[in-house]
Amino acid sequence: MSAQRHQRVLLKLSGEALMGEDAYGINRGTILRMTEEVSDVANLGVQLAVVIGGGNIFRGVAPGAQGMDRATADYMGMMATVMNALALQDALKHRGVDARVQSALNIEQVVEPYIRPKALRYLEEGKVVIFAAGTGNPFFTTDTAAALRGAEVGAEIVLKATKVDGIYSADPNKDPSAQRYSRISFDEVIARRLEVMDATAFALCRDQKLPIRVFSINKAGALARAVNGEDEGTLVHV
Ligand SMILES: Nc1ncnc2c1ncn2[C@@H]1O[C@H](COP(=O)(O)OP(=O)(O)OP(=O)(O)O)[C@@H](O)[C@H]1O
Ligand SMILES: O=c1ccn([C@@H]2O[C@H](COP(=O)(O)O)[C@@H](O)[C@H]2O)c(=O)[nH]1
Repeated sequence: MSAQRHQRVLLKLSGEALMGEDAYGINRGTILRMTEEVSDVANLGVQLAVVIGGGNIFRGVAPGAQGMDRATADYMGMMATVMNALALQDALKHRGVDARVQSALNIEQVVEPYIRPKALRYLEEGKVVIFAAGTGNPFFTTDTAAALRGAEVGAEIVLKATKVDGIYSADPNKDPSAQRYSRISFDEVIARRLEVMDATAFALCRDQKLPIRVFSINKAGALARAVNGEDEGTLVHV
């Protein structure tokens, strides 16, 4: 059976991967390379909604956040994703791709608020929509925001572009003997507690019958192959 290109996808971009080889922050070479891949896919006419993480900035300030109230630290983490979203929008603009940022937290002088019908209209107009500030709630992650926004905009799949090239039987950064799955069901990934995404995100996608593909952000052409429905990384299915 030949692979079929997805028409509308939710792309979760790793915040932590944005720092490249740096200790924290946004590495210019890395964001330019990421943007090239994203714009190639947008130029194919695929409707692209993006959720970006905040690990590259937030983990940099995390030592100072030690002992801090959890919800306060989480709001700081969400603000970090707004910075990444603005950087991504700017980098896309330089490649001629029209992108809009919508934030789950209200900071209207900086970005427009999340309004679902408006986001849907942007997607139909061929604009990339970048969802910032996660779900807008502490105690969640941007993976859960990706599942939530993916379901809300009717994406066909959540594409998680991260630092590993798929889901393994154990964390491959800790266990070199871990084996990569090409496909795995939601029930199995949850039962085996495979932690590449949090359980809330997996459960939401499972309930909404929204498949997830996990692949490496650092592998050239992997995003295009994932968008084309090819066998890239790991597919999590119902
Ligand atoms: N079974 C597993 N298979 C693959 N990766 C795993 C597994 N268990 C844990 N991991 C870890 O999950 C990490 C990816 O998730 P993580 O939430 O850290 O990144 P991200 O979501 O891409 O970044 P950010 O939170 O900054 O957006 C990998 O780098 C890997 O070390
Ligand atoms: O809905 C959300 C999303 C994120 N956060 C906080 O932001 C940081 C960064 O997000 P990552 O998913 O780790 O990239 C996260 O650690 C949380 O502290 C949140 O509270 N709610």
